[in-house]
Amino acid sequence: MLDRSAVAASNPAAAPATAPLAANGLIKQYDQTGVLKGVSLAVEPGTVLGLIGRNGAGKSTLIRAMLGLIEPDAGTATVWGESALRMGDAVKERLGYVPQQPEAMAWLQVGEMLDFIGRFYPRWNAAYVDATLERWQLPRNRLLAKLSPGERQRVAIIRALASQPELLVLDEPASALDPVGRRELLREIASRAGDSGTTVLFSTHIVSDLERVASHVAFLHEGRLLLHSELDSLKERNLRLHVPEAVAAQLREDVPGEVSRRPHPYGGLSITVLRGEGAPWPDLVQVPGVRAEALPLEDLFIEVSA
Ligand SMILES: Nc1ncnc2c1ncn2[C@@H]1O[C@H](COP(=O)(O)OP(=O)(O)OP(=O)(O)O)[C@@H](O)[C@H]1O
Repeated sequence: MLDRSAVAASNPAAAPATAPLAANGLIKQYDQTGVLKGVSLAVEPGTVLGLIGRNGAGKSTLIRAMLGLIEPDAGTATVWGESALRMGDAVKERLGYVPQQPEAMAWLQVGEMLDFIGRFYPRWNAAYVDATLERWQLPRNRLLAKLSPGERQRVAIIRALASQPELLVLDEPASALDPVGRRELLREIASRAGDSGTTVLFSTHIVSDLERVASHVAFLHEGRLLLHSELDSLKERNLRLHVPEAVAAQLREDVPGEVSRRPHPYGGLSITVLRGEGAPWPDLVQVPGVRAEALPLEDLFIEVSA
């Protein structure tokens, strides 16, 4: 029932080849199971793209393929136009990445690791490191092996941000953080994007985190990208229509932009519509007796993947 034309219309225009990050037709299988089934996605400069999807949707695999950390079976990924699989040092210096499970250099102390990594980055901000370690109460002399998962994630975030990257990629950055840490991180992402124009891609399965900070959203479901849109536009372009039985009986075809259709418990139908960018609402919206309501994003994702 998903109206592919409406969804395609919701995708932002194709990015130039020099987009900070772009995937084109990525396919990846593990054990003969398709994990990425032809994903194309461009992250535009200065945007904060929230990649959302359920557990196992393929978010980490997509991020890793886009950064050249795994080789896709087909398709290409580029970072500022350069093949992700053959990224040079000059491109790597402009990129910050926080993996879902940061691998620490367990035998080093927090401060030693950060000082060591800092030598590879010309724009390393040592003052930011010191201030953030103090604010997050992470002693420089703690062994990385002794950190809790949340503390390890914080150190990985400091490491990525201290290099003052132009492109910041975070894979479920908040998964091990407490609510205060989560909020702080989201604020930091928003301010980096706002003040320095940093381009950000972050994955999450928490819709409220996405709404707090993302300018754009991409919804990945079972290895396919079902939506890619500006967040505000997506909120304005969807409606759930409650259609009384008498009107439903007259409906012969799909409604333009129809995404899903469910029988109403008390008769009639509930139809979710996502109109294309600039497209009008379907005529059904005006029919007497039809009631329309905007959907919370979480519900829209459920309907789109139904
Ligand atoms: N190296 C691997 N070998 C085999 N299967 C893998 C491998 N990496 C990922 N998968 C499988 O691919 C699917 C997608 O995994 P992925 O980690 O990309 O999902 P995700 O959306 O990031 O999930 P989550 O939100 O739980 O982190 C899962 O079914 C996973 O088991």
